[in-house]
Amino acid sequence: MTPDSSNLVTSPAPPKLVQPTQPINRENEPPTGLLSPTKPPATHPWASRDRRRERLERKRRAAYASVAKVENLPDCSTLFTPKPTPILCLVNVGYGGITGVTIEQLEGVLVPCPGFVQVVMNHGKPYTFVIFSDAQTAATACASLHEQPSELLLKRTLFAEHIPLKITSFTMPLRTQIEQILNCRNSPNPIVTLETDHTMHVQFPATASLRSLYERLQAKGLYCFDDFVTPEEEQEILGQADEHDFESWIEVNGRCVQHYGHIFDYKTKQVGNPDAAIDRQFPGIIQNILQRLHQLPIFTPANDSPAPSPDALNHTGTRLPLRLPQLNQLTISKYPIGSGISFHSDSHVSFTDVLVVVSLASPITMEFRSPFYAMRDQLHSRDAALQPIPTGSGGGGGSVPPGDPQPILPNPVFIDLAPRSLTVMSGEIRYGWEHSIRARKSDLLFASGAIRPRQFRVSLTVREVSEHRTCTCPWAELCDRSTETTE
Ligand SMILES: O=C(O)CCC(=O)C(=O)O
Ligand SMILES: [Fe+2]
Repeated sequence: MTPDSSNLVTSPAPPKLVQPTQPINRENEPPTGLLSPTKPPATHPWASRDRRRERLERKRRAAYASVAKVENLPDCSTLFTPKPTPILCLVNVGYGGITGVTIEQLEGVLVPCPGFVQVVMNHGKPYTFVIFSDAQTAATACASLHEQPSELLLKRTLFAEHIPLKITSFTMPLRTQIEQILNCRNSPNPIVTLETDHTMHVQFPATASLRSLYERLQAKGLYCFDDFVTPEEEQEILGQADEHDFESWIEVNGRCVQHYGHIFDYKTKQVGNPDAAIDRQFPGIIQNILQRLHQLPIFTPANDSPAPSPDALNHTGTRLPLRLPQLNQLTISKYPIGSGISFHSDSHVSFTDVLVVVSLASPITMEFRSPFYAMRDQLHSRDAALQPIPTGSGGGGGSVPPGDPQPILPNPVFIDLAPRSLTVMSGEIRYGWEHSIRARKSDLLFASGAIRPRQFRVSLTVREVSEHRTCTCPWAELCDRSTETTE
């Protein structure tokens, strides 16, 4: 994929910073003339509006000056362009810190904007990039966000600017920057070529490198099987999900769920008493589909042995075959467009090792991240960048679990789940990584660079309720044996 050269800016645009601010709307002011005072008294509404304007201007100058300072520039004139491009810079939104915000908070503001694709926060920088599907939607969002206070960000006034696609001015290494912006930092081996005229060409990975990524994930316990459900079965389940009594669906952060076998309590974030099964059996069609799990090569052919105690689980890496669990808890989730599920590790104390997810109705990008590994600063070599490093006490206190030799993986990892596919999470992926579906209206496909609008989706999460109610995994930060950190 090549960046859209029509959007490239060849000469630096005049800085918005030093331009006069948007004209004040004078419509409601009285006409000037002999009868109107030349200067309004301090108590006049104009005065308070002018004071607001001055305050805004001060904030604006401070925000732009701080970006210029970290970028070692006299001002922001080379960083921004008045010509719409698909990438916005939120000048005064940085990650963490006292005034920092999280990606999730920011997505809350951006998800309603048509064309919003992704937030790219820059650690240690006061600004954030936001990618839109095209320059037009970015311009519309820019107009609605710029200089407006955001309720979701504690009334902070946002300053938004377009950045040229030929990003040569920000101090972050150019290649790193482009990789982040195109989201390919998380895909295996994108090839970014920098031409002498500073234009970039990004080639997305070949199938071979994708395959190697899946192989590395399998070693950590993630398995995906396409076409596990037939189109007829899919239609039948979707039809039944539609027919169910609406009131029996519980709304959880924008998605709707129904439980079978056991109730999952979203307050305690655990299953209640494991002996207290509810009188709602799995629908017959779902029972039939789950029968086919026996045929998957990852499971022992027929294994009636009881669940191993958590201590006996092979948490680091997964040794096949897996024990096929007695799946007795089903959650059916309906995801309206734009909804998702935040990062979580399914309750360690409530459920046993193997989690099963069936995807229906539309594809989705699922994200996996591990707090135990951080990306190295991608200054020199891509290979070096993919070496996980312990985050140490600052990053959640984690350390690379013992027995994990060289778990080279991007972090986070984006996995596309096809409709009618089956996903199995076990071992390290289940206990030592978190997964999420971002609440947004489209996904950026790293393999092709295409933007795929979201559609209504249904999933079946099937798990075995643990009798042990305890866990001794080495990933204490993600484990709810003492704290509740799960969804
Ligand atoms: O909807 C999905 O695909 C995943 C749901 C999930 O992670 C969960 O129910 O714990
Ligand atoms: Fe989950």
